[in-house]
Amino acid sequence: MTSERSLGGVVLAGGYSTRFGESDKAVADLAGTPMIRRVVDRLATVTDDLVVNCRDDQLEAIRAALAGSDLEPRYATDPVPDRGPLAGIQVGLEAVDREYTAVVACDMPFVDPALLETLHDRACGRDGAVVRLEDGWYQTTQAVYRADAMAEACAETLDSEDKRIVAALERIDIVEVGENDLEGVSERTFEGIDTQEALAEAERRMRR
Ligand SMILES: Nc1nc2c(ncn2[C@@H]2O[C@H](COP(=O)(O)OP(=O)(O)OP(=O)(O)O)[C@@H](O)[C@H]2O)c(=O)[nH]1
Ligand SMILES: [Mg+2]
Repeated sequence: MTSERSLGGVVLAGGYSTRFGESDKAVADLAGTPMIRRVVDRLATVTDDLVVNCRDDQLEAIRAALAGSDLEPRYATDPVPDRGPLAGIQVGLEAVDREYTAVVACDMPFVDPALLETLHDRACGRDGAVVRLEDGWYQTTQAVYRADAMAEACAETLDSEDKRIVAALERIDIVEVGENDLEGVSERTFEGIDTQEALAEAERRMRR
């Protein structure tokens, strides 16, 4: 990997996992490995500067879950907790030291590194590459952004009336990637684990 092709990574973990129950899904065990560690180890294959965004009160458990992982991450904690994923994206992207950076949620343990490389290719010269599914939904938490442009768009969006992530995307020059462009990418890449039921189902499928 040459330096100009170097990709950063941000793992978003600052949410309260309310649908998951009492515990933090970031560090939940999936078939013997904490979910966030699965995400970090997959990101480590395509990135060389990695930032984990979380709250101060999560640091100890997340550090323990990531001890000895394939790429030692840096941590950027939220100055104000519970401001939503857009605030987490901003904090992470401000801390990362690469022009282009993959942003991935901690609850997407099957993220396909090949997708992130494709998005990196497509993002070059633009402000980012985001998959838009057939239902119109943007996969904003498994996307590649030009870090400074997206961080600024997040800040502006959080200061305005419409605080949705798509409002931030409208402020920058992104490439939309369709589902048809995802040949060779794992079908499970966008699977998110929001509930205990989803975790149990994922575990069942991994055992098969
Ligand atoms: N920094 C930060 N990250 C967040 C926040 N809310 C969600 N996230 C992250 O954004 C990603 C997607 O969010 P969700 O799947 O809704 O996670 P969540 O909010 O923890 O879970 P629920 O409470 O069940 O919605 C996850 O990686 C979360 O950690 C937040 O308020 N601040
Ligand atoms: Mg949420």
